[in-house]
Amino acid sequence: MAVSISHLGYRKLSRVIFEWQAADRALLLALFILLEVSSHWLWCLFVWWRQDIYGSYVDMDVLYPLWIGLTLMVLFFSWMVSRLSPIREDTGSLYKWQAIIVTLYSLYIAVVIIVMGYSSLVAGVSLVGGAMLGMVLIRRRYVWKAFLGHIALIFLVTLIPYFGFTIPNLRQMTIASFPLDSYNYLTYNEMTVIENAISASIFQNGTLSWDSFNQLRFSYAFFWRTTHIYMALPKAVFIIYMFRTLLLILDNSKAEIMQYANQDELTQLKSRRYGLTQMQQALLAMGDKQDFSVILLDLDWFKSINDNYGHDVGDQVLSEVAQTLLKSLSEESIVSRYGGEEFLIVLPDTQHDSAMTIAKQLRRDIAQHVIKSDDGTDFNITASIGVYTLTHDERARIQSEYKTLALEESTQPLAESQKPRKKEADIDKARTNKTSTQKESSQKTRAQKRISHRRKRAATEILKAQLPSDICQRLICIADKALYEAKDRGRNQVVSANDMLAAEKDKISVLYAIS
Ligand SMILES: Nc1nc2c(ncn2[C@@H]2O[C@H](COP(=O)(O)OP(=O)(O)OP(=O)(O)O)[C@@H](O)[C@H]2O)c(=O)[nH]1
Repeated sequence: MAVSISHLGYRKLSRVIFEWQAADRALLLALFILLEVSSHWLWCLFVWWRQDIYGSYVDMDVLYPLWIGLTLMVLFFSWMVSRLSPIREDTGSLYKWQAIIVTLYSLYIAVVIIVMGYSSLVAGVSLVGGAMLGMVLIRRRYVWKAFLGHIALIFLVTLIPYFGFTIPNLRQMTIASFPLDSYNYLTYNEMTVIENAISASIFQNGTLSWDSFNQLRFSYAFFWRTTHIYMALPKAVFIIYMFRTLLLILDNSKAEIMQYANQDELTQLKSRRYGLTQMQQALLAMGDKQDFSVILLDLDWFKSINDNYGHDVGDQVLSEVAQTLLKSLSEESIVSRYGGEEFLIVLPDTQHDSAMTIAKQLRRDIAQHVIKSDDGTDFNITASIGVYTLTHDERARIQSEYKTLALEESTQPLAESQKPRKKEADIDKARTNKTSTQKESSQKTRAQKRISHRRKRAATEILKAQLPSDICQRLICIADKALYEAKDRGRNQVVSANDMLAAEKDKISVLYAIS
């Protein structure tokens, strides 16, 4: 496995997350840790090399054991990088190594944070950033436990000095010309307070000039701040970059999933589900004086095309018919593949005459379109079409009918719901045999409140409910009847459901009846 960290961009990271095996991801984490530990090792080397300058800010007695520990860590993680890839198949052993990586790294980071006199920058980046990165690359459960362990450790380290224990601290300021080593486990702020006090005293006694002491203090602070930045910032930038890329991946994945869900793969038209959702939205957005038309189109004798020319040619026909539809229709129309060789076209704000004209044009366009199959055969296909228009008057009628019925339904359970409560109250009464009028009146008030609350909720629901939830299916069902009529009449024609319904007027109330 070749890991190129410099190119760990969008594509690489998506491969790491979605395609790499768990062992490779653990290996990548081990590699990151190796890089971090190595950078700390180099820091020790640098301090040791320039100890003439930096030796007065660093406790060399603590540095050497730390350096040895770091060397062991570098060796261990180098070995681990070579150890992880071959155990791809062995999950048990992989989990074991993942747990070891997390534990070791957590302990290591804890030691670094402690011996450096607790740097909030290093601690914050290591804790939050390290946990985030770990969760992308290895078992989240282990990383979560390690994260909690770190938090417990922070509390422990904060409390330990108050119990009289001294924690070794790498940070030290030695003033050579003054017999005082300010050495303790202190935070920056505590240290600064003491330094100020010492400097004031020194200044007063004239042992060390104010300027020299201040210079020493500033160099000391500068050295340690630079160290913290060296240890924390590159890691922070890298982790944030990783997460920025990760979020990009998630955004793209979401867009891809939505596209799969909303688009029919073969025809590139809207999927049935998405077409219906858009139809519902268009219906609700319909103006008071607007009509709403639905066209259901089914290809004729499509099975025989599959049988005669093969399934691939059948697919080609579907795709070409879809293109013909898109070309012939305006952008406002909602065109979806409703079933195998069935297409649903929704025309918001379109009167019946216009919808019929559009449907007839579609029929002609499809019939005139020549399909050229790969084997050199040319043929034509026809379609049968059913058209239904929901006029604004009809819509208003359904709406008012629906509201009346919905209101009736919502008040019914309220009256029912009072009965068992009354019964319960009666039983209670008999049991306790207490006739406390105060108790009764408070029970009544509570029941009334409950009822009025329910009524309010029901009223809001009715206000929101403009049309029955299955209104789309009902409209399509009417158009479907016209489509079947077109098939019955010999195919390759357009039939108006409105004309059919006008012929048998009573049928409409049956179709709209709310079950
Ligand atoms: N190639 C292809 N065929 C499909 C697809 N979806 C459905 N079909 C086929 O479409 C055919 C539809 O056949 P039928 O329902 O009998 O309809 P028909 O042959 O068009 O007959 P009528 O509708 O009565 O004119 C079936 O053979 C399905 O296998 C598809 O995505 N690709």
